[in-house]
Amino acid sequence: MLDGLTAGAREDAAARRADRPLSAVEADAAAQAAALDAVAALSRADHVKLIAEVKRASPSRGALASIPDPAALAAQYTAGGAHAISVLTEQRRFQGSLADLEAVRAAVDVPVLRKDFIADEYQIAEARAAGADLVLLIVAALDESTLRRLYAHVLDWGMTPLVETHSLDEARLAVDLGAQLIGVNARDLTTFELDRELFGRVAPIIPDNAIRIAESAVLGVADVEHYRRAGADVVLVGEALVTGGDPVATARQFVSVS
Ligand SMILES: O=P(O)(O)OC[C@@H](O)[C@@H](O)c1c[nH]c2ccccc12
Repeated sequence: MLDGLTAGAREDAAARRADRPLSAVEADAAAQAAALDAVAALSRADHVKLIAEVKRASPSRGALASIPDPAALAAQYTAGGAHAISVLTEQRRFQGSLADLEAVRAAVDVPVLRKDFIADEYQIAEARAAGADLVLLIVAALDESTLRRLYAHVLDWGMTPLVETHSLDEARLAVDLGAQLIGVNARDLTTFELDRELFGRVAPIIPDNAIRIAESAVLGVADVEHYRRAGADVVLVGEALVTGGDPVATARQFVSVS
């Protein structure tokens, strides 16, 4: 499944590239204001920090929410205290787009993450051109040399890579890369199974100079507390924010966990 998602995202990027060459996207990227400092925004604090996700659908959960106005939703997230916004830009299974990312960028003043299946430099330039500050790199989706190359490329654009892992070995590789933002996704992107305990097993090998991010499977404040006890500096939450009641109140509840 992960290979299929990555291949699909690459095909879609190749189709966009046929319309708009890399040089044009790079020119747009170079004209952007400098990327925001995501490491500072997400640095360890006496309470949990929140990356709130704009997420319409997923392959494992199907349709979640229509989200006609992603910018308005992101503004609600920040009103509730979110420290960064994640925007799913994958079209086929998550119903996202780069237009969503651009709209969110214009609406908030916190760092914005391009959440997609990134496998080449074109997608990274697109992220910067749309105003992203952070780019997700999924260790399981990339061979090591590609991961290293793309990691350096994200930094070259002044953005911060969020390196997503799903095992101890993947986390060791993220540490070896020098990643400052290391995510542990409770969801296995190959089988879609959830393991809320994985974060607690992986977090201890992430050094204190990196930020530990628990991704997925937060349904309520008890799950945020669970991840916090296991050492999470940051939680990345989608479904609970788009399907729950008031996103402002839900975000506020999550960031009040200490
Ligand atoms: O909706 P949830 O369970 O709160 O999960 C959010 C986020 O962690 C999830 O969307 C995610 C984590 N890693 C990914 C990689 C690709 C697509 C999606 C994801």
